[in-house]
Amino acid sequence: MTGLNVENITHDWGAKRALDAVSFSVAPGQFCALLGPNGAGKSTLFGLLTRLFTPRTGRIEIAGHDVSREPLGALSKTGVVFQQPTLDLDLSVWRNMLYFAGLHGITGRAARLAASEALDRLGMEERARERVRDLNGGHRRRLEIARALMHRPGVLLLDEPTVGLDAQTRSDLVAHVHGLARDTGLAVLWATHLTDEIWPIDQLVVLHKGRVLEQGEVPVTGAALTAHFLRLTESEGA
Ligand SMILES: Nc1ncnc2c1ncn2[C@@H]1O[C@H](COP(=O)(O)OP(=O)(O)OP(=O)(O)O)[C@@H](O)[C@H]1O
Repeated sequence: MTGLNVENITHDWGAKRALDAVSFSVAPGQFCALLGPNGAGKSTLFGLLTRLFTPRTGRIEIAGHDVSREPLGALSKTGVVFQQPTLDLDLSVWRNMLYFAGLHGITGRAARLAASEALDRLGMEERARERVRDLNGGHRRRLEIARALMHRPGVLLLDEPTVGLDAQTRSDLVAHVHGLARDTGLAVLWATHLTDEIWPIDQLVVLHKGRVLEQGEVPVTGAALTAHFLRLTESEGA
């Protein structure tokens, strides 16, 4: 299938089971919130999705490519925004974009076009000449998302992308990425531990201690979702 398909993934760090038979799917155009407290296994899962390491068992498919058997095909369809920013602060927004395009083998006119389109999609085009060091946290994150879209992936992975942002900036970023899923058909996996980043139309995967406790449509929103999430994770032990 297209989008993201995770099937029965298990991963151990030494004696510690970080992921235990995790399965879920994200269809094109869908925003899926991967909700889990610290230590749930979200970053471990992102490492497996981006092939930083390989799972002990199971299968991951990205835009129809098996990540283990066709890693290049899978990675060419994956956009990633890691938890830690990886921008060059002393280069301009535009230079950061072109540098990254080069890493994907996109050069010359094609790179300029891809950079300009992606910046435009994130409302960042008028900042192209600014130095990244002069941008605020929200614009830096938007730049990272624009950069992750330049090679036109089918799946966008974001690992707690709002860490360190204030409430208004967080909510703007969440809205931007929902718009991307809706308007461009991207399958989005958004890892978070904050229930207010989840919209009623989203898909939800609740991860705790490496296991999926719940998945499907968002059952409730707002404070009720926070209470629901706490009940779920507390009944499984803190
Ligand atoms: N490189 C590693 N070596 C050993 N154990 C690890 C490693 N990375 C993660 N772990 C352990 O695996 C479990 C899952 O951690 P992970 O970082 O994937 O969770 P997380 O949901 O991303 O948490 P956080 O929100 O704190 O980043 C934790 O118990 C963690 O201590």
